[in-house]
Amino acid sequence: MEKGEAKSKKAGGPPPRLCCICNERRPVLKRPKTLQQICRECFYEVFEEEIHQAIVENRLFKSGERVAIGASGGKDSTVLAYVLSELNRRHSYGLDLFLLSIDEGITGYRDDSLETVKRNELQYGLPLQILSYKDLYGWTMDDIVKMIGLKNNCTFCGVFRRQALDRGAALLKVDKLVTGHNADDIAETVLLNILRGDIARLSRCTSITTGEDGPIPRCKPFKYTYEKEIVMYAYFKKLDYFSTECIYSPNAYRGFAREFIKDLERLRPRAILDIIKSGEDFRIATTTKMPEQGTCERCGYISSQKWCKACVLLDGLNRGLPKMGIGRARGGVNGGGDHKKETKAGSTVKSLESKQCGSLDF
Ligand SMILES: Nc1ncnc2c1ncn2[C@@H]1O[C@H](COP(=O)(O)OP(=O)(O)OP(=O)(O)O)[C@@H](O)[C@H]1O
Repeated sequence: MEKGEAKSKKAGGPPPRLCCICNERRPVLKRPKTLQQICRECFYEVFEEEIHQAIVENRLFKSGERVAIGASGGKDSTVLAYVLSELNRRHSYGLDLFLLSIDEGITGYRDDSLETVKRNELQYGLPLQILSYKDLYGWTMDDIVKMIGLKNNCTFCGVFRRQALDRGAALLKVDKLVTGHNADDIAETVLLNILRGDIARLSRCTSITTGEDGPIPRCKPFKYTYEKEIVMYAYFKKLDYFSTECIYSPNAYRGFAREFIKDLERLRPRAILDIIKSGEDFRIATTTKMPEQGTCERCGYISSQKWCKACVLLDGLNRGLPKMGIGRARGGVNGGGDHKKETKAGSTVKSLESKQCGSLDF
């Protein structure tokens, strides 16, 4: 007899409620997405099945593809590595999976989380590739923060990481890169893009696959997965992940949007999915000029400008002028002196590239 049963028999009360999915076992959690009381087994099943459906319905992969999992050692990418390996086996996706980690060079944070990824490599039997900012750019984030302080460091980190992941994916010769961005992250990015009037990013931030015209398509299998459920899944499955926040990430604006979404979720769990839906349904007016995609004249990476953002930031760092590439472009190679700048095609469009901190592009 289970503990709860004994208690209700003694008290003469009603029998304990059963899991509202299987109607057999006792519920152990209230599902954050639907508020259903369910048992652990049914939770695993709905959690994994929804991710499988997102993969199948959106045709994220083809059999035989090589797929890199952006692995930071945090909860999202750890759960992604675990679930994707499971689904790959269970549903015979036929994927060759790899872990790809970028070492930003943040002492006391990334070095520790990389130890977690190294353990995941053995636990899940997935080959791991690590690339560092130091090797790719000659700078660690520790060096950059020493030079520029805490205010704009997330801009450097986000821009460099995006390119580093592409370079790692090319090294591994993968067909796709998947990241652990979840529904909360996407809803938050929709809000931030609206608040910043960044129409170009707003139009692509809800896509489950992006960058199909770039070097490597990126997919977000957790597009509809709630962060709270990822944490619960990792907890119940006792997955080995690293849970410390980045020591250089003040991210006040993003943090505010995050808190706002959490408040909305408390009042109405569907709010997260509805914000994503709203982001998807925004239509860009045909009169809005979009940047034209080309390649960076310096490194060959995709860019709508003469130089890609990473090269502009790196040039600033190397010349001792780290603020050069930050904020709405002013001066420098990409700069136009005011809020407009020259594109390759010669047309002037509002700057759509820069942001204060964090990555609004996935
Ligand atoms: N250093 C890194 N190396 C490889 N992939 C990364 C790295 N940092 C972030 N990513 C990828 O980008 C996703 C979103 O990163 P973000 O920094 O928003 O972290 P997060 O939401 O805390 O995710 P996680 O819990 O996986 O760290 C991660 O889930 C991961 O797939």
